[in-house]
Amino acid sequence: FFMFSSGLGHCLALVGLLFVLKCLALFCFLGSGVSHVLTLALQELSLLCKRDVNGVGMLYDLLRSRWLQALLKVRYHTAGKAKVTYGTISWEETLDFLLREAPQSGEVKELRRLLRSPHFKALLSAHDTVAQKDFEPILPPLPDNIPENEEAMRIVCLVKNNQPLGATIKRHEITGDITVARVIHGGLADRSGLLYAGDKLVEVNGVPVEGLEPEQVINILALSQGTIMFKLIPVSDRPVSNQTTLYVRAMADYWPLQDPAIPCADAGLPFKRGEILQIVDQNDALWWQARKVSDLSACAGLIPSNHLLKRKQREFWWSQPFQPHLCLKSSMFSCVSGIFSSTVPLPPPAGFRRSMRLCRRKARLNQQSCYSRCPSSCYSTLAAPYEEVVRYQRHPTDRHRLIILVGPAGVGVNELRRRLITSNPREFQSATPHTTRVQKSYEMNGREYHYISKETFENMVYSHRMLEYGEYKGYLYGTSIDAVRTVLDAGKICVIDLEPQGIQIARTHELKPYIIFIKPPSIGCMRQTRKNARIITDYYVNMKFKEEDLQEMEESAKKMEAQFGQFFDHVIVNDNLQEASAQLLSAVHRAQDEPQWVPAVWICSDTQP
Ligand SMILES: Nc1ncnc2c1ncn2[C@@H]1O[C@H](COP(=O)(O)OP(=O)(O)OP(=O)(O)O)[C@@H](O)[C@H]1O
Repeated sequence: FFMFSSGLGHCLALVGLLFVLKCLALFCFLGSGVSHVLTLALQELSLLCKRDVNGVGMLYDLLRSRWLQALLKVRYHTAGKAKVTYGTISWEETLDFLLREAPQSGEVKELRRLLRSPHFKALLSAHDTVAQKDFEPILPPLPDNIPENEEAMRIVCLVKNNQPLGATIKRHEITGDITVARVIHGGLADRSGLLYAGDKLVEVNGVPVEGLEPEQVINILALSQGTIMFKLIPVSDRPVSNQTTLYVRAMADYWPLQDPAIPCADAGLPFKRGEILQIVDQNDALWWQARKVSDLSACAGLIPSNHLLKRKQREFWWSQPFQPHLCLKSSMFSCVSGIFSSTVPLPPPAGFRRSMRLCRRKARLNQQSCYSRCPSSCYSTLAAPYEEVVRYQRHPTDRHRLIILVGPAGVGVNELRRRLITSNPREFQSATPHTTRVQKSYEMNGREYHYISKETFENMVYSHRMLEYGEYKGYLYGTSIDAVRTVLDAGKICVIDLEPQGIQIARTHELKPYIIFIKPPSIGCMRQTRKNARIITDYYVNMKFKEEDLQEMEESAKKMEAQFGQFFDHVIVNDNLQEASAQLLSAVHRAQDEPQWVPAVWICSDTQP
């Protein structure tokens, strides 16, 4: 019933009840004593039916009820009787026999039909197998020379079946004892429930382990096939696991096979930045156990703890997570002057203006050269290697999540954003940028730009109200948090493109941004698809893509992924424009309407950013 009830709700619960009622009919034939139980049962059933409970709750109550347990006892006795009378007769055959003897009413016929259905027969046959204790494999007899204080010693037999044991061992530094260091969650040893961290090994497959190195014991284990027999002294205080499961986003990549410090490389869990991990065990200060949420059925693996990972950050196997250095935070970028046409007949919508885009392009180039010039001392404060996350689903009455598109120059971020907004301008809107340049005669304040003084602009920068900004032809341009807020307050979905360095500033409890990385396809694909495409330039006429542009795009995309991939909620490869547009539309809707992993601080605390 539990199997059936999970997720199927009321409907199956009622089917379950019907089934129990049918079984009650069966028990009616079993004589005196049962009638009292039945009366109780029917009373409780009617109470249950009147209560407004969900299917699972109802079944739970049902299965815990005294009357059902009493009926099960009756069943147990009848099965015993059947055994006595008919030797090795099965429970299924017993029922069949009882029904044959019963008056052939409609209910009995229906009950017989139910009992003969294949899934019910399978259930009964499983019951019979378990009841007869007909387990495989048959374990070897206990050795004769069990020591006197046999309570202290335990023999544990595990069948390997080509799977790893799921436990690691260590040698006590002082006593030299070989003990179980940890049992991997979901692994063979854990599922057996027979091995615990701290158990002291005495023998493995009859070989005494005293004086052996852990590697020698591992060798014995590795060579053993089929059943492994441990003789061990159980740990006196079994660790009580009272830890709550934690979910984290990995902020860097980890390759256990390249980590010389891991206690058992095979037990390690490799992960990539951005992946969500379920931490199931933090008992060890250095090595945690985790699963990927994309594969929760797998057994857990070892990952370095937060503490260890911070310590390891500078080692060769550790790829440095992104650090918002001072030099990478928004700063005034000096951009090369370019030619800007002031005679655009139909101005593009806010956020798509050429000067703003070129300003961002120059800023991007400047930031890259700045990044490469960074002295190593820039990495003074290390970022957390894991970020705690929780599942968040936006309430329909909440403000929409900010959508941020990130990608290398020319990949199509603006093309995709423009298509999305024009597909439904009532739903999607860009944020109007701010500028210090003079308003032109055909422009309207708040439409193409918000025109503000240099002092006001700088004030906004100093008070951290700019997501990103830069300088172009002596004027400042930038996207402000206020401009994003205006769109969100109007009930629309705000879609902006941002340099990846701005991601950290935008990742706030208020904006809850959903970050989509627009990735270029292979250069070969781009040669085909970008034949007529044009890259925005300082010149009035945009230029066709050159081979260098495509190569630069590919390299820049790789760098972005390497440095900021942990922040990307979704990746779209912009190969076919129509397909990429459709993917963007559905990703944006998913971000608003479906549960997503977000930093725990966005949800758990109002005081956090
Ligand atoms: N999938 C595609 N297939 C063919 N052409 C494309 C595709 N995606 C974009 N383009 C074209 O590529 C050119 C560059 O795209 P777009 O202007 O959107 O680049 P961008 O990523 O916004 O660059 P920048 O950041 O420099 O503004 C445009 O002509 C656009 O129409």
